[in-house]
Amino acid sequence: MSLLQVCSHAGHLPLSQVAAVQGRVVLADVERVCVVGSGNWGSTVARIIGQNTERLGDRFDRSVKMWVYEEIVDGQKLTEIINTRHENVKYLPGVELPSNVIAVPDLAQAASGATILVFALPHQFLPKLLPTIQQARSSNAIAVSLIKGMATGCDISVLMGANVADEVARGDFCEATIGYRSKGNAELIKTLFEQPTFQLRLIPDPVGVEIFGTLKNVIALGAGFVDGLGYGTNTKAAIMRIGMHEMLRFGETFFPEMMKDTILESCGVADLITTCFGGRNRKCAEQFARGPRDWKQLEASMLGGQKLQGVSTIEHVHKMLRDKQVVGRFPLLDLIYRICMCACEPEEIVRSASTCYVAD
Ligand SMILES: NC(=O)C1=CN([C@@H]2O[C@H](COP(=O)(O)OP(=O)(O)OC[C@H]3O[C@@H](n4cnc5c(N)ncnc54)[C@H](O)[C@@H]3O)[C@@H](O)[C@H]2O)C=CC1
Ligand SMILES: O=C(CO)COP(=O)(O)O
Repeated sequence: MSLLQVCSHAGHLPLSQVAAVQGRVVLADVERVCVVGSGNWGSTVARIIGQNTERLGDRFDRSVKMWVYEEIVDGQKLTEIINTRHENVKYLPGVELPSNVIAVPDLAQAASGATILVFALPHQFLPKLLPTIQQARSSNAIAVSLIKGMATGCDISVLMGANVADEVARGDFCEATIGYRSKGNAELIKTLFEQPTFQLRLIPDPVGVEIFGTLKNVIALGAGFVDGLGYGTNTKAAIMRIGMHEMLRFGETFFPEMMKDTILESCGVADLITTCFGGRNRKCAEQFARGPRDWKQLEASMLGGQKLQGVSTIEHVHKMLRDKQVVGRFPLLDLIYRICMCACEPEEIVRSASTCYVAD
């Protein structure tokens, strides 16, 4: 589902209204950060931001609020565990969080006074949170979305890239892309996130960054299917190439303002590669191809509370294709959709290859 769709589900509250990114021309005296989300990626970026606000001194309030969807883990509230042990034992176990990252269970309290909102949670949970954030946010807040869902018309910066969270959390070198409309705001966001091992490039194409960041989750399902069927890397590379082609075509078809070259950035080809080899979508799709064919069960049994994004995304994407009557131009996306919905066998992804994938 796209962020635009999410926003309209939330009662026509686009993120641009929640956080008036373009409106901000004067920097706040002191930036106060709230990370909305505390899963695998949310906790990882809170860690990076906490380290950076500590280092950057006067420009940023050193404490970083992280909104946590409260749950009980081993008989104790997750927020209490995070605030005392400085570890998110459920979603990022074994990684120390800086003590200036404060877990807050109340969303209004977490967002209150924040001048920078960092959205890092599975997209399905966003709609019901937006009205609360709208009320609590600082009037001059800016926002950056790390949610791998598409946005159109949502006037916020986006940050996506080849960033499997566990690898980022252990400090492996990687890159990410910030897609922006306001360069000043993007530079502020870059300052907040950048580290020697986490390098960011700014691209004036938020739509392209988000489309590629989102669609690669779908192509990774295809990669998982061929893994589950026992094919090798040649077959997977073919699926990835065709997938990249359809990602570009999707952008051209629905968002003509998108810049094609964005696919060469970390949010494009690099994220496609890492997700097709190391991501959760690939992992669950591999098992799906072998059976049982039940996404909810696979998510629950394989991801320890983390969420799968690709399946709900392809449902939404396929509806867009149907509505525009262009399904025939996206044979791979169509096949992945039908396999996900159990309307055809995973084997079809390779069986159809000689006739189906047109390379025009
Ligand atoms: N994990 C990764 O390697 C990366 C993830 N992303 C993207 O970042 C976004 C967030 O992903 P993760 O942090 O990995 O999340 P996750 O998959 O770890 O999701 C679990 C999160 O959802 C929360 N949650 C569960 N039920 C909820 C409810 N009813 N209401 C609100 N929240 C609830 C949990 O508390 C937890 O924080 C996604 O769009 C994902 O595609 C982007 C880059 C890397
Ligand atoms: O987005 C990711 C890496 O950049 C992680 O992808 P998965 O959600 O498939 O794990």
